[in-house]
Amino acid sequence: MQTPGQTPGMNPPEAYPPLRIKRLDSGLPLPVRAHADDAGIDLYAATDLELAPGRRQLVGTGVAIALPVGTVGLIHPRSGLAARAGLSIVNTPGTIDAGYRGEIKVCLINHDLDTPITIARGDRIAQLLVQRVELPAVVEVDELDDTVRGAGGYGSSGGHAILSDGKA
Ligand SMILES: O=c1ccn([C@H]2C[C@H](O)[C@@H](COP(=O)(O)OP(=O)(O)OP(=O)(O)O)O2)c(=O)[nH]1
Ligand SMILES: [Mg+2]
Repeated sequence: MQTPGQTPGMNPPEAYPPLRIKRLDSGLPLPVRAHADDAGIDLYAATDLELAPGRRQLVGTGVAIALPVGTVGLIHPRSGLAARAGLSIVNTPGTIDAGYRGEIKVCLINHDLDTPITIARGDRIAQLLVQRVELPAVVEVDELDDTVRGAGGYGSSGGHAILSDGKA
């Protein structure tokens, strides 16, 4: 079935259980996707705040959720605010555990070097993605299987930029 705001021909699987959201602040709207087929559900700031350049602040969103076990909520920045103002999230993406029932909070940071960012209560400051996640038991072993990569990492395959001091 086509829902309003959904791209024609892009029908989401019917199998997903609905995400249960509890509003802790009835003065804010229920968070929704801007378009029905968006990955992210936009989250609102519950308070006004001003972030000086380089400063960070934990901001409430006025909602709590009950994620199904085997899923994780990921709190991502919004790209428009990132590009226009330098707004991001310190611990991006934030991890919301399935068992967490407290208010979702966002640790915002102003990456702009010069200009403060003013946020008003009700502004959409971040987005919540729900993804499936594996929950394997942790087992200690003495040996790991061999691979071509082995312990190589951190640029071992090349192709990275040369730093201005000439170091690779
Ligand atoms: O951006 C975030 C990240 C986390 N949380 C909440 C939900 C999450 O389930 C809980 C714990 O997050 P995390 O495991 O990342 O933090 P921690 O420092 O390991 O705390 P804890 O010891 O409570 O797990 O905090 C948020 O509200 N927003
Ligand atoms: Mg933790």
